[in-house]
Amino acid sequence: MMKTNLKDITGYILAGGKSSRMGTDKGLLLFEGKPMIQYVIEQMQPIFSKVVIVSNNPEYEKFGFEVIPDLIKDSGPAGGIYTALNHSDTKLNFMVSCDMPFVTAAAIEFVIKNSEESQIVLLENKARIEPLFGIYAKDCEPIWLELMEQKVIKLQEMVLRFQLKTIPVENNEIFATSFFKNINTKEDLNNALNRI
Ligand SMILES: Nc1nc2c(ncn2[C@@H]2O[C@H](COP(=O)(O)OP(=O)(O)OP(=O)(O)O)[C@@H](O)[C@H]2O)c(=O)[nH]1
Repeated sequence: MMKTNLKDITGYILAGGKSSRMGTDKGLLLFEGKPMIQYVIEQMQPIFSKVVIVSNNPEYEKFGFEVIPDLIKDSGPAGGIYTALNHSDTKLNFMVSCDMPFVTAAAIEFVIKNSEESQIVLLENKARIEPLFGIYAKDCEPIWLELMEQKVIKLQEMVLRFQLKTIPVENNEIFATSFFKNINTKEDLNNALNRI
């Protein structure tokens, strides 16, 4: 098996959501004094030679990375992933949601190390596939678009239409209990702050 070259993977951070539950743009929201997206950026930056933020909000340009607007708007993260796939000029792409402040570089490297020649590589946590942290091959793009045109935009359904590899993470210490915690509401934010 060929070793995956990190140079051949682009990192994409999805930050184009409505944040309706939070009421304010989640990625920019301060968490322990730092914008939530900054935690994700800091873990991705040392790994990937290129990191791109997918968002319609130009305020994200202040982080110093390319910001690209959604090509398909108002379709949730599916539109963000499509935009990333369309933009990418690498075979593989690592997608991360901007509202996962507990992601680590070790976790990203674990997924890459355990990836094989699949179109999508994701983690499976307690029988739930986590679609917003993992690898998507550029060649998913045409079928991804077709699915969206058919109004299939639920990530959990979409990923099953591809060659998907899932990696179970139970009992893996890289994925501490809060790893998959994403921060959707003010209550999530308070709970996460109290746990630190
Ligand atoms: N680029 C892009 N990213 C999105 C879009 N919708 C959601 N995301 C991102 O996908 C991740 C998960 O989003 P959700 O929490 O499900 O949705 P949200 O719109 O951010 O928040 P809610 O309105 O509270 O559901 C977050 O990182 C969002 O920024 C979208 O339309 N475009």
